Amino acid sequence: MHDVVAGYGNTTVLHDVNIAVDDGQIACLIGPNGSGKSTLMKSIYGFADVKAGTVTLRGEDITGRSPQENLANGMSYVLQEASVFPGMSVHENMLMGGYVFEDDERANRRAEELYDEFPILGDIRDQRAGTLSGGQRRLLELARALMVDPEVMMLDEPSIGLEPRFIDDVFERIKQLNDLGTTILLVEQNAEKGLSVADRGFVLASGEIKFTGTGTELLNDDEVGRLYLGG
Ligand SMILES: Nc1ncnc2c1ncn2[C@@H]1O[C@H](COP(=O)(O)OP(=O)(O)OP(=O)(O)O)[C@@H](O)[C@H]1O
Repeated sequence: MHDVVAGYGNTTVLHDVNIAVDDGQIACLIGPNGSGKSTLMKSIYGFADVKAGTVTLRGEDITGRSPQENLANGMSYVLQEASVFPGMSVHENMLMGGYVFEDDERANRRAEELYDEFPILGDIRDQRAGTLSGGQRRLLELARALMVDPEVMMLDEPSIGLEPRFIDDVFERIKQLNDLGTTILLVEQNAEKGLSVADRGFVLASGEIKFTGTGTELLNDDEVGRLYLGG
C-alpha cells in the first residue's frame, strides 16, 4: 500500500498508510482495538473505500478492484467475522470458495484435494456448517479460502475465540501454507503469537503505521512491548 487514505463513505480510518510485504513472506499487523487493522485489509480487497494512494500486487495497480476480481486474481481473504453459510453443508461451503471457477467439476476436484489435507473436514463434509464447533468453523473458513489455490492470503484474527489447542493448530497450518509458497498477511490480537511466526510486522495505531520491522525486532522492541504487548 502506498500512501493509502481509506475508510467508509465520509469516514476516514487510515491515514497515509505505507506497507510492503515481499513475495513468500508472512506479515503480521498488530495494534489496539479500533486502530483500523480490519479496514486496512478491507481496503486492499475492495470492501472499504480507498480515497487516495494505491494498492499494488506484484507491481500491478489493483486499487479499487472488487473482491471477486481479487479472488479470481489469486488473493483470498478470511474475514474476522464468522463467514460460513450455516444452512449449507461443509461441502457446499467449500464449493462456494470456488465460485469464481467456470467449471463445477474443478471445484469438486479441488475440494477433494483439500479433504486430503484436512481429513477432519472430509469426515464431516455432509454436516450442516451451522452445527460446527468454533475450531471446525475456522478450519472450514481457512480451507474454503484455499479453494482458489491463492498466492496471497489475508487472515483477519484467525485465532479469535479459539481454545489454545486449536490456536496452535491454526498457526501450524499458516506456517505450512507459507512453506508451500503462499504469501500471508495476518491480523492478530494475540500479538506475540502473530509476530513470532512473522517475517515482517507492522504496528497500526489510530489509522497510522507506527512501527515496522521483522517480527523478532518488534517482539524485542521496548516501546512496542510496553505499548502493544502488555509490557
Ligand atoms: N463499515 C463501517 N462503516 C463505518 N465505520 C466503520 C466501518 N467498519 C469499521 N468502522 C470504523 O473504523 C474504525 C476501525 O475499525 P477496524 O474494524 O478497522 O479496527 P480494528 O483495528 O480491526 O479493530 P479490532 O481489533 O477491534 O477488530 C473504527 O472506528 C470503526 O468503528
